[in-house]
Amino acid sequence: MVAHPAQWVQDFAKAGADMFTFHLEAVPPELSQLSASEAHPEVLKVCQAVRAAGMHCGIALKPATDEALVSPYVDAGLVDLVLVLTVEPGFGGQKFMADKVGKVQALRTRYPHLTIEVDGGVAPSTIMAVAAAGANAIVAGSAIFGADDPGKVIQALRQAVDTAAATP
Ligand SMILES: O=C(CO)[C@H](O)[C@H](O)COP(=O)(O)O
Repeated sequence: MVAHPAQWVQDFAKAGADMFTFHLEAVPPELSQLSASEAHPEVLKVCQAVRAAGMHCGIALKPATDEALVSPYVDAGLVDLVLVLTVEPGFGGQKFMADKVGKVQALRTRYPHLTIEVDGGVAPSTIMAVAAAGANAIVAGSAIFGADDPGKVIQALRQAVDTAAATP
């Protein structure tokens, strides 16, 4: 996570990034100033700057942040991806927070075509819950880099997501 994401948009675009995902909590307004029904101008500005720089726009949410707070920006068509953190951001190897899977489910129900990414503690033992809830992009660190056969783990994670997506 970086503070004040707006100041990095141009640098990332110039460096060739095609996706810029920022933490909602890192944009200057306090979380308490954000609403699920009305877009906050500072967050809007970041989304618009990302798009104007030619990148896809993602919004990441810490575990305690209400997923409904992304709605004004998703509904405005400014967001390509929502990233649901299932650990506190900062470092790998933490325990998966199973109680955050409901946030994924709520987003998928409201947004059938949105890319919903999950990051934190995702492994073969936790992927089924994540995939069944509707996540279609996965970040996995220690489960892959700590595996004897990383390719096999990646394959298992992919397969769980593909199977869940194909299940009505
Ligand atoms: O730093 C992170 C989140 O801020 C890592 O991306 C995340 O925790 C993935 O690592 P792991 O799969 O080991 O949980």
